[in-house]
Amino acid sequence: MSDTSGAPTRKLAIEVRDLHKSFGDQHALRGVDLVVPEGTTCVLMGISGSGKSVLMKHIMGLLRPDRGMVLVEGQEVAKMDEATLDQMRRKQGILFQANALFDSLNVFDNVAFPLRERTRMSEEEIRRTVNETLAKVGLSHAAQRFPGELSGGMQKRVGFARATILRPKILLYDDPTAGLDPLTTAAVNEIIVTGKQQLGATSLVITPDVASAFGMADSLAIMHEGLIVAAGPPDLVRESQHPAVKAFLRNWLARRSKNRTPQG
Ligand SMILES: Nc1ncnc2c1ncn2[C@@H]1O[C@H](COP(=O)(O)OP(=O)(O)OP(=O)(O)O)[C@@H](O)[C@H]1O
Repeated sequence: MSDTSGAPTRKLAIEVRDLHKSFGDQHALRGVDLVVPEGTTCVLMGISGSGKSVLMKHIMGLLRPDRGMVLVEGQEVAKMDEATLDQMRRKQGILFQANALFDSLNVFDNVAFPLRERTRMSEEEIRRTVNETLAKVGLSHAAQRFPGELSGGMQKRVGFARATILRPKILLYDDPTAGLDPLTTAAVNEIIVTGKQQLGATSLVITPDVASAFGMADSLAIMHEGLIVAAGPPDLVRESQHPAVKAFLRNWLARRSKNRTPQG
């Protein structure tokens, strides 16, 4: 079987076949095909409204396809009963734009939350696991602080620690660097790469940041009007002659050079 990373022998963590989804007369997905081999990072890009979030919501089992199918670790999501869906979601670490941290809980308790909710670990084991995880994301010193007292980048790292504490096999990121400054963006990108290295997880990342995408992706998929119009290793996608891909990359280059032009 072929895939977008050029790794034909790996098992597929995510497989999307001919996926269609409409909302009224809005045809959001028009036959999406995508495969993400285990342990690889796939970055989804495309202009606003092209269908990236709708695709990801199918992978999370939050939306049901009108046609086609989504398989996660070989199992068809739409055919899962509630218990199996719940099990699948436990294997997914999800990091969205908003960190969704609990403001009334300190960093330690935020990160401990999934362990208390989903495992039977003793408080002693929880303490050890949370402390190890906080050390990995460089936040040991902030364990007793509250989300409101942290910078945006630190909040992201807490979100990442919480999303990964159950050691998910699949990490889903929807625009994790939205609104962050370049330094913090670099730190979050680093976290994503670390997630792959430390957890061996499969990652699917939606980001508008083309530079970040090229830095972290094993494969890129560009969406346009509900279809994936180019997919594969970054160097291959960069050379795509599809008009929408060329326009997308040209637009990014133009914005980048504008941002770099010295002012005054
Ligand atoms: N629940 C919904 N009801 C109606 N239309 C929806 C719904 N969710 C998404 N859509 C529509 O589906 C299309 C794809 O939306 P989607 O959120 O996937 O875009 P996107 O590529 O993630 O965009 P962005 O980069 O702006 O987040 C859009 O036209 C959107 O308006």
